[in-house]
Amino acid sequence: MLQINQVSKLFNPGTPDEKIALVGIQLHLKPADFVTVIGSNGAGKSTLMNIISGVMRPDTGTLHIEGAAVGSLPEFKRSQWIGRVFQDPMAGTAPNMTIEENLAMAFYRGKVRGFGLGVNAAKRRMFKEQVARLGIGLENRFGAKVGTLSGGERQALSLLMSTFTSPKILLLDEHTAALDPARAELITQITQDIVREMKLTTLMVTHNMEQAIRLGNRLIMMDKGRIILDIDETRKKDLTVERLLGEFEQISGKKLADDRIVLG
Ligand SMILES: Nc1ncnc2c1ncn2[C@@H]1O[C@H](COP(=O)(O)OP(=O)(O)OP(=O)(O)O)[C@@H](O)[C@H]1O
Repeated sequence: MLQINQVSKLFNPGTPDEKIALVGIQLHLKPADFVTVIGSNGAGKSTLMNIISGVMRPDTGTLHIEGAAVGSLPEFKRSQWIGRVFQDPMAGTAPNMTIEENLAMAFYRGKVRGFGLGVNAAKRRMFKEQVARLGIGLENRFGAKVGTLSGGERQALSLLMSTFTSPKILLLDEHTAALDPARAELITQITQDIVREMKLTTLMVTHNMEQAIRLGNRLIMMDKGRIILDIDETRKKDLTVERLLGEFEQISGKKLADDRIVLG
């Protein structure tokens, strides 16, 4: 489904500010793989997400989605294949537009439109059914401006919107990190349901070790621009936070340094 071959990225090459972000990344995801990504500060997690979504170009290496080379396509051309939810609840939605308008915008993304973001009765019913599945009552607030929603409600909506185009890849970029524990758990639950129901191929960056272990069928750990651990479904079942930290220390020769780490 997603094939990343020998992707490297260096920032500010040849200057005192030179930063190695990614080194020869090899990552192949099968359809419906749900991979959690953890790593120390500056390990290259965000850069990897940015390169997959097309925000950044790699210096070397190739990217294929379902066999098609997408590495040279700009972000807007990849957007119908890639759904992304960011850490910042403000990032994925338009605050001055209503819930319905936001949904219409997401629904028509990448599609040829006739006359604007028209929503007929059938579309409205479909949108409401989708929003009702989130289980947080947003279907009763369709006319409300999104800027009036809580952070958790906005993340739930962003998540739903990111899947409207039936993306081939879903990128979750610490999407629960800015929420309080109860809302983070709700969004985690909704994420699991959506990913399972839509069989989405998913990459989720998280600083929450327990979450990284509990969710998905595969876990990768990054350090200094490399994937240093790749744990499959069978090994993941027996994984604990202590064991994972131990493995990290053994491979990297240091303790995991992450300002925002949550052990669970
Ligand atoms: N636009 C940029 N310009 C220069 N250096 C950058 C840029 N973006 C990232 N870097 C550097 O590249 C390296 C990888 O950064 P990246 O943000 O991908 O790490 P990360 O794993 O997401 O880190 P964190 O968990 O701390 O957010 C770091 O050393 C970072 O300082």
